[in-house]
Amino acid sequence: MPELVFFSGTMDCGKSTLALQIEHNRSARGLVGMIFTRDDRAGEGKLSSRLGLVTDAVEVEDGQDLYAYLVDHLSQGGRADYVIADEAQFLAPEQIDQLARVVDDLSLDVYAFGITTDFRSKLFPGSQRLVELADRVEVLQVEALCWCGARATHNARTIGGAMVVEGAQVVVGDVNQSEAIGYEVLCRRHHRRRMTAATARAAALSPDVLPVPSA
Ligand SMILES: Nc1ncnc2c1ncn2[C@@H]1O[C@H](COP(=O)(O)OP(=O)(O)O)[C@@H](O)[C@H]1O
Ligand SMILES: Cc1cn([C@H]2C[C@H](O)[C@@H](COP(=O)(O)O)O2)c(=O)[nH]c1=O
Repeated sequence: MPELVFFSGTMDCGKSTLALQIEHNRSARGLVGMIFTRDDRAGEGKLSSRLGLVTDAVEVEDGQDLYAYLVDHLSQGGRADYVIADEAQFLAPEQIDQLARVVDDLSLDVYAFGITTDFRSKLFPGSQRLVELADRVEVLQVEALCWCGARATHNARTIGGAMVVEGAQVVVGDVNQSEAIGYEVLCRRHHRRRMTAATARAAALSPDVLPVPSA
């Protein structure tokens, strides 16, 4: 039975790498994928992984009907044996419904990849719809780690290394950006305490916690 599968995890946990591996393994067997993405860091119409791999993809636009796009493609003699949708958190809920229809009415597997929650630990609307509709939600096995060593479960947005909680839900960016707006993955405890690697380092060096020399 074809499935809608949501591969979910924090930023930087290997989602795009897995998407590219699925694509590689299927295309090595002669299958043809329809690859959708939206707002990948590598630019328009790209699906990229931090391991350096990149492939061309269809850039999803606001209001685009993904089911109609596939029907058009197939009816014009195009081929699609399965569908990959990366950065699926950026898709509108209606577009997730369209992907579910691709599974049910066109009998294609759809593999969606995305982060579940934003920097305020609130669900992205597209990810919420995926959780509601997916046949399976798969959490990636290679966990990203918080600076404390615990499994990272949350995404923090940072400016100059400090966590911020105000701002637009969507700001395309990357981890390890110490100066500009960036992101850092944290465990829940440190996300709740807004404690990033930089602020934890600063706190450890603060006079309050330095050992007091004995008189
Ligand atoms: N230099 C490196 N050597 C080995 N693995 C790396 C390197 N850089 C990144 N990675 C791996 O790539 C993962 C990020 O992959 P990516 O597909 O870009 O993540 P996502 O799409 O989930 O944000 C990291 O968690 C790490 O496992
Ligand atoms: C937490 C959070 C992230 N984003 C953006 C930042 C990146 O461009 C993508 C996630 O990409 P990745 O391949 O999973 O690293 O999402 C955002 O716009 N808003 C957020 O709150």
